[in-house]
Amino acid sequence: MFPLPHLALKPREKLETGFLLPLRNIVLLPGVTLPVVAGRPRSVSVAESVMMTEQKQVIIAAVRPEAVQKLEKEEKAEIESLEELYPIATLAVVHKMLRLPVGPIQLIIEGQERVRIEQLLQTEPTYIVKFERLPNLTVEAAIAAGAQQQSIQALTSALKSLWQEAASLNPNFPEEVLTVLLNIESPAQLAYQTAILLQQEVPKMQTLLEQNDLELLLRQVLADLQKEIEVLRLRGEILGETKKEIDQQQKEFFLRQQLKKIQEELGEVDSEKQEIEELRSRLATANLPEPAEKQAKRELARLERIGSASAEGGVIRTYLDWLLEMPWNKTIEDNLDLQNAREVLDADHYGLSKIKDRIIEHLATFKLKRMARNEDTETEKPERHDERYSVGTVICFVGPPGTGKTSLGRSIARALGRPFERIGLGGLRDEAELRGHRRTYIGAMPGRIVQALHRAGVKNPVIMLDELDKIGMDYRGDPASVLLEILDPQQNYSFRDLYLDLDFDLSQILFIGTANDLSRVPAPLLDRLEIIELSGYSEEEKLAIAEQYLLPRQIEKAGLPANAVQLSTETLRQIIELYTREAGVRKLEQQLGTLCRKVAVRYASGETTPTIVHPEQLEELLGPPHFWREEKRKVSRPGVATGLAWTVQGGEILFVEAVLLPQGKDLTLTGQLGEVMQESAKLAYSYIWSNADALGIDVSAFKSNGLHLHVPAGAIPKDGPSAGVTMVVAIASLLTNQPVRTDTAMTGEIDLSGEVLPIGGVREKVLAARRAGITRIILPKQNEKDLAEVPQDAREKMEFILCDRIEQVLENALVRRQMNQPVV
Ligand SMILES: Nc1ncnc2c1ncn2[C@@H]1O[C@H](COP(=O)(O)OP(=O)(O)OP(=O)(O)O)[C@@H](O)[C@H]1O
Repeated sequence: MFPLPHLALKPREKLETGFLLPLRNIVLLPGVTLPVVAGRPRSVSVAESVMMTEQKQVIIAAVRPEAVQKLEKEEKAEIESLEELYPIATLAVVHKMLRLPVGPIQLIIEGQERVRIEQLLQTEPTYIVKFERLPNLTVEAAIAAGAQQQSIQALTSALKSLWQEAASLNPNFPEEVLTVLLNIESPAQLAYQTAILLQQEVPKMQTLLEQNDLELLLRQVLADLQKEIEVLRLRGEILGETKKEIDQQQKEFFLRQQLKKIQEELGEVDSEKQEIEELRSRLATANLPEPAEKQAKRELARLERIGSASAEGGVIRTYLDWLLEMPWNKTIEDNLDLQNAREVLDADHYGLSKIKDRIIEHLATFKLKRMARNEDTETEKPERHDERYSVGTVICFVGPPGTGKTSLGRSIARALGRPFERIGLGGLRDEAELRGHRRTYIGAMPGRIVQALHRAGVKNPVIMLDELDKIGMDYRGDPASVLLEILDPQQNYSFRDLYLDLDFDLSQILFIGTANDLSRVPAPLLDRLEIIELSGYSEEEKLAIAEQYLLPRQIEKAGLPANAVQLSTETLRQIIELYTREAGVRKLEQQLGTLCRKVAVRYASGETTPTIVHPEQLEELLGPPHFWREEKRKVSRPGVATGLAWTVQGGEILFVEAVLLPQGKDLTLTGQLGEVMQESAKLAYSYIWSNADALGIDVSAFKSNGLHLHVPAGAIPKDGPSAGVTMVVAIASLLTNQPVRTDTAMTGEIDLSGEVLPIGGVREKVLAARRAGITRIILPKQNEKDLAEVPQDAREKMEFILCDRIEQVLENALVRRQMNQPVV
């Protein structure tokens, strides 16, 4: 038997000794009576010891939540130190102890006053602490400490009236509790009871217990109660609205039933019944595959039950429409005459002979596989998706905008006699766009593939997947993986759209892809594609396309007779040069469209003589030119050289500018150059420094000045090694004070020994130079073979200088003159 501590019997002394019962998840407030459970060995021991004392008093302290977590993690039952407890606790009296035959002891305890625990004297077998009593929160004490009596009164009565409001908002609130609350006289008691009824978390309750200022205590619980009332009010509103909705639905249902009865009595036709009948007869003749038919029947039965006037009925109706209108078994017979295909391609497109050849080859394979399948189906009925009959790859046109990718796809469809549908993939990030949304979503729709098939009305259209290089990916899924599934003959015969929720056979669709930039097409997709590259057109090709295709088409579109607009070759040339600067012919077509519409206005107002457009009239009809020949002017000072670049838009010319800085010794680079391009700049700089003598350059320029190399336009990122040659020329031009020839552009990679290495995109670069009015091009010798790709007119009108050493480049690029001779 352990010695009994002397409990709370010495009011003269400040510190007293008492038993401690630590509680998890409970804060006991003064004046509040609670049942608690003592199950752990030390708590049982405390309970038993307390019951042996006369006053039956015990200190109740809450265990800190972080200590509770730690104890649980470490699987410990008992606390061991004061740090694990909140030091402000409550002195309580045990009214009753209930000991059951099995299980823990139950105690009924009532909080009496607040105390501060000073020391944990003993932990085993019972907890014993030293504590100090804290002053009670009475009105008198509060007034003595400076509080206003009126404000305490006002807060107390506000609290009571809020309780009345809370009770009125909650029909389950017991009336006796409200009566008790309204009759509490002590403001502190009212506050503590409020806190208990609001059932707040331990830390929050503990702050209330620790509050020494009565007025603040009242304000805190008042705010909490107000919040609770707000929640009650909102809940009431929400419940009210939902109920109203349900009532409305029920009312509609009964009214509809009544209407049906009345109509039956009057012998009138029920419009809903009629609708169901109509759907049923459509279903009977739709010839759906078995799973689709089953699904349709199930949904029809549901519609009959629910009625189509309800919201749910509307959803089912739309779904049934989609199901019945899909071309499950409808195909169109192909025209596989290759001669006809060639004629159609020629009729729609100028030139592009190699590309047309590739298309015809693809169609030939397609035809042979089809014939093989047709023969075999007569004998062995192979699976639709049998490997032997799949064309395998999907053709994909890659090239700058406006070079005819989409229109070639359209021509293929026309040649085969199939409908053509285009699916733009630009900016697509959500898998659901392709695969559809489940019907459980509000406003759900099938994906774009199913929509395209629905529009086409047959299951074997030509579908163009436009801009394969612009698909994205994010948390909504990976559209590229859906595309893979769509294009894979092993999978696409049973493509599942989430809206239809049925398999659809996509294997008979002829897919064609397009992209501007091959490097951005996801790699797994690339494996499935047979790439056909289109490049930009030369000026002569553009002239021919405009004369033979674009202008007649635009004249017809504007509703004019065939000869209404006549353009001389010179006029067309000026439109190409001054109003468009592009690899393709999209803008050219737009400008011709604008011109035709202007003429259409004249025609419509009665001037019906054919309009011959001369170059001088262009400004009046199309506005001021969009481009000038400013490039030539710019390159006339030493330190500026014209380079050639390849971009997704086609070729472009770019300038490399070099200036000496008065101070520093380093190389400064600007113009958003990529890593490879920065390396080219460093190579150029090092090459010139190390060969300064041979090039006739004063080395002191390097020693005492910094060099700044800039490639406008600074906001456009640029990269690649092919500007190496241009950078050497720009630096050499600056340091020898010899300008670069204004009619010359160059491209080529360099190495430290001064070799000129080959580059890519020759055709596009040459065409870009030609568009910019350049007549001489310096190219790496190893690129000579690529000149065969350059259109003949450009080849004839331009001079090509092929170099394998940088000295040859400098020799041909710089305007040789004596030092100090004025710049030409
Ligand atoms: N060789 C050509 N002969 C006749 N018309 C052409 C030729 N090339 C392009 N066009 C016409 O130019 C216009 C633009 O072509 P299209 O829309 O096919 O470009 P695109 O390559 O698909 O461009 P984008 O990459 O922007 O989709 C069309 O009206 C097309 O008929």
